[in-house]
Amino acid sequence: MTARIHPSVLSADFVNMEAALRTIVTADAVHVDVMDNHFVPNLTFGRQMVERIQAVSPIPLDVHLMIDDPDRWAPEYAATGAAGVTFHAEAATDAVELARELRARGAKAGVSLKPGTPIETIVDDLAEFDLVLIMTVEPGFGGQSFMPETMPKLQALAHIRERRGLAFDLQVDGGIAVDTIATAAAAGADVFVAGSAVFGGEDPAARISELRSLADAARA
Ligand SMILES: O=C(CO)[C@@H](O)[C@H](O)COP(=O)(O)O
Ligand SMILES: [Fe+2]
Repeated sequence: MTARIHPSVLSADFVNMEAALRTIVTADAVHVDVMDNHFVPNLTFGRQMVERIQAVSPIPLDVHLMIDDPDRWAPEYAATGAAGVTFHAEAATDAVELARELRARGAKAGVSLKPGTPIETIVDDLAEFDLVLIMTVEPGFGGQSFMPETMPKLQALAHIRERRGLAFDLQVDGGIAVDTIATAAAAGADVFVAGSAVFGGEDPAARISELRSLADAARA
């Protein structure tokens, strides 16, 4: 399967969101970062905004929840019709139960690990998730530098996935750009979130295809 590119609207103009969405119609999904100023030291928006993005977006939504108590709140995001909802393992009380709840509501269930969180946190429960997000920066802000030291976690999960015959997607998020995407692709990632690399340039559509080609070449 070709590499999938999910532009993050964290780097888009929040007051011209609909126009921003029209520039990324060739992407595979739109990545929507929800931050609560508690789990991370930054605040974006909540369910109401996600519902509006869902209503006007021509492509599916990949919601990344950087919030406390996802056990309580994540199912509400699945109810917006988002294709996927990803919560942080560090914040969840019962990640397996929550993943089951998200799937029951028709969303793909994703679990995310901060750079310092070991894969052992989730390794026994991988069959419960549709996606594992390996954060390649500390969550909270766009425009940070890619952390290559997170690659061994990606390689280990790719290896386990193959050995166990599992089908979850491996997503990377943070500092993904033309000079870093090949490293993440070679380590086993299939889904690539890119905020500043896509919205910071002149031509988001051209950047999306460039990133996809670079990832495909590195995976081949
Ligand atoms: O979840 C996050 C940040 O916590 C991201 O999705 C960022 O939006 C990625 O931005 P870039 O590093 O690609 O600029
Ligand atoms: Fe994100």
